Parts: sequence; structure tokens; C-alpha cells
Amino acid sequence: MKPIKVGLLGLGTVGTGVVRIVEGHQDDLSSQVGSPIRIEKVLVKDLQKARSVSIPEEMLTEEACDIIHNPDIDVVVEVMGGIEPTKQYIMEALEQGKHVVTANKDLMALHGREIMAKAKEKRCDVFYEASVAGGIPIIRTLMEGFSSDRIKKIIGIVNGTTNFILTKMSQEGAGYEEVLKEAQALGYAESDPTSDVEGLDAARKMAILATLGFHSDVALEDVDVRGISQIKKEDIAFAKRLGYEMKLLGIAERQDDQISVVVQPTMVSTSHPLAAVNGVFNAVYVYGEAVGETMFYGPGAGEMPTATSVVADLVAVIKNMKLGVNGQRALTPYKEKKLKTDDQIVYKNFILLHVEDKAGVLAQITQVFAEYEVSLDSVVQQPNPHNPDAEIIIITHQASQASMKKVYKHFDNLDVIKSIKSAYRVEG
Ligand SMILES: NC(=O)C1=CN([C@@H]2O[C@H](COP(=O)(O)OP(=O)(O)OC[C@H]3O[C@@H](n4cnc5c(N)ncnc54)[C@H](OP(=O)(O)O)[C@@H]3O)[C@@H](O)[C@H]2O)C=CC1
Ligand SMILES: N[C@@H](CC=O)C(=O)O
Ligand code: NA
Repeated sequence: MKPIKVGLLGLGTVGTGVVRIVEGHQDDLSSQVGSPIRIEKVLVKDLQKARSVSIPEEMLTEEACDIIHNPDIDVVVEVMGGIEPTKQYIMEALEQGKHVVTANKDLMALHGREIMAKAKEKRCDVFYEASVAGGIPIIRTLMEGFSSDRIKKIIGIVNGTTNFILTKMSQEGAGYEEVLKEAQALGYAESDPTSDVEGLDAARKMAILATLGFHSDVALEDVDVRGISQIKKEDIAFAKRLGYEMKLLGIAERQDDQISVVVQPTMVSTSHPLAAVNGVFNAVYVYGEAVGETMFYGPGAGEMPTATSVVADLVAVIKNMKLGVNGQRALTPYKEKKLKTDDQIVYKNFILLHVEDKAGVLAQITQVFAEYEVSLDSVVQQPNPHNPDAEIIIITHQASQASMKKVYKHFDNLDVIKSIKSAYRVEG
């Protein structure tokens, strides 16, 4: 039977896994799609680099046109990453009528609309399951499994690198820099790990999930982002003492027609299932109006888990080719995007204040919360035996982001407060 020919752009962590799965699972794959699947050409940057899979020399190329403009190639699998020249290669491949599978959330979050429009015009598929939560089939779940429901909330631990770092800091007291290096060596981190630790990678993934879940065109700039680089070991210790785990959460919420999407370090109650998601594992909690609570769990990064999703997309594309129904999955967001204002974004807060230890301080502080109608769940003061100052730990009830901004502004001008040492959102 005529094989389906694949051009692979990139042979790094994910590309290597794709080659291993296409070769190792060939029997099952070809039985499922009804043809052998052949990797025909592989684009790399450096032909001399040692590879951890054996690939015939003539299969490797440094010229993208050997794939993009190769009439024999049916499907282009893009696992090289970055925006340019990758976007240009994908657009050219689509122009040539080739289907595309990509793991590239940077590209899909920034240019997904344009790429999907081109795919639709050329009746081609563009599948991107591996771009969010590596090995978890969450894109397929939102597009197909929940097509009947109205999604109200998506909470995700969607970055493996930062979850790996936070877990090691929490469970082993490890240092931030040393664990980041370990995550890089394991192939979890992006080529520039700043996008992992500063929350940008998670923000891209949350923009994709929110767009699919809420059917609105959520852009990267709609996501309020804060990463983990400012988290101190002390904050993690405080969280644990109070019954929380520190996690980098992406939280997308919809109320009526208004939505908000944030990525921020959050203290998650240990009773919440997301608190138990450790290491490189990801999880996506989805709340639907009809289905209620659901959660999807699995490895979020790494060679084989990510390649599993890439090759599953490849199988889906080939099945569509056999049925002659490519290019029909490109959903256009059909709901107007309305973003919530600060008044409408409401959550619990943890605040650690460094204050003067003298009579009346607590009263002044609680007075500020009262002025902006923020009600408090608990207030604990702990004296510091080594100096005359004290620390006050406050947990609020649900409070609007607008009120909290006013509280922090007021604190800046309150002499008894020496500093706001930490402030985190609290979930669960
Ligand atoms: N690693 C992971 O766990 C996950 C990664 N992803 C995404 O998958 C994609 C790939 O990631 P990953 O495999 O980790 O990346 P790597 O850096 O490990 O691999 C990138 C590959 O692409 C090749 N490459 C990069 N730029 C060019 C270029 N300009 N021309 C030709 N070849 C190029 C490199 O060639 P050479 O080998 O010669 O240097 C390398 O083989 C990214 O979009 C990433 O965000 C998604 C989910 C998980
Ligand atoms: N760098 C990313 C890789 C997968 O998308 C992560 O750590 O999650
Ligand atoms: Na996925």
C-alpha cells in the first residue's frame, strides 16, 4: 500500500520521540490508518550534531524547501519551535496543500487565527494537541468531548518546568537555579527558559484553552501573567504551614459572557486535587455547566509524552485524508470577547506584611481592609525574636481585584507597614 509521507521539522526532544513512536509503533499505526507511515525527510539546524535515534544520513537536511516544496510529502510535523522562520514554513506548507501537525504554542497563541484561516482556505488540517499540556489530550477534549457543554472555568497546571521546580522546592527544599538546570537537562524547558519561569509559556497555553473553551478569540495580551521567579523558599514554607501548596496556575473563568484569564503563583488548598499534581505532571480542571467538575492529568512535557500527542494528531490527519474530510476542524470563535473588569475578578488572598510591633498596628491594618470592603478570613501576628518588628499573615475572603489594588496602594502610605513581603491568590 502507498505510504503516507511525513516531513519532520526538528529533531530535538520532541522530534526524537516522534521518530521513536512512528518507528516503534508502526504496526499499530499502519493498521489504524490503513497505510504505512514513513518519515521521509527531517529538517535540522546542524547536520553534524550527534543524534540519539539512528537516522539515515540522507534523510536529514538543513534546507526547509526539501520538505515544504517536496511534492512527495503529505504531512509536515513541526517540532522545531519559535515564531520565525517556523511560521513562514507552516504557511508555505499549507499553501502547498500539506497538512500540518505542530507542538508550537508560541505560534498557535500568537498566529493561530491566521494559520487556521489559511488551513481552511487550502482545505488542510492543522492539529496542535501537543502544544498544551504535552501528553494530555486536552485540546481534543475541549473541542469534541465538551462540544455539548458550556465551559465556565478552566484551571490548569500547564507548565511542566515550573511545576517540577515548585515541587522540588516544596518537597526537597531544593534551590530554584539548581532545579531549573535539571528541568533543562531533562528536556522539559523551552530553549529560552524565561518563558517557562516568567509564566509566558503557561499564558500561551491558557490563551489557547480559553479560546477553545469559551469560543472567544482570547489573545495572549488578554492574559494577566506573573511567573515563579520571585517566589521565595519562605513563601512555600508559609503556604505549607497554612495547609496550601504553591502552584503556578492558569485560571480562565467565564461568568455570563465575561471572561478573565490569569497565570499566577497561587496557594492551592491541599484538599484541592490540583495540590497533588507534582513534578513534570500537568493537570487541567474543567468545570462545565452541565457536566460539573472534571480533571485531566498526565505528563506535561518531555520526549515521549509530547510525541504521543504529536503522533496521535498525525493519525487523525491521515484518517481525515482517507475520508477526504481535511480542513473541517478549523473552528472560528463565534462569541464576542468581553473581558472582566477588576471589579468583577474576585478571589481569596494571602498577604504577608512586615510591620512595626506596637500597639494599634493591627487595628490600623484591619481598618484599611474595612474601608475597601474586604472581609478577612484569618489574621495571625507573629513576633520576630530577633528584632522589634513583627509579621502579620492575612487571608481574606473573596475580594475583588479592584478592592485589593486599593488596599495595597493604601498600605504603601501607611507608616506602620514596613513592607508587603508577599501576596498570592488562594484557591480551594
Ligand atoms: N520539550 C517538551 O517537553 C515540549 C516541547 N513542546 C514544543 O515542541 C517544540 C520543540 O521543542 P523541543 O523538541 O523541546 O525543542 P529542541 O530545542 O529540543 O529541538 C528543536 C529542533 O529543531 C531544530 N531547529 C530549530 N531551529 C531550527 C531552524 N531554524 N532550522 C532548522 N532546524 C531548526 C533543531 O535542530 P538541531 O537539532 O540541529 O539543533 C532541533 O532539532 C517547541 O515548539 C516546544 O515549545 C511542546 C510540548 C512539550
Ligand atoms: N516548556 C514546556 C514544555 C511543554 O510545553 C513545559 O515545561 O511545560
Ligand atoms: Na495536549
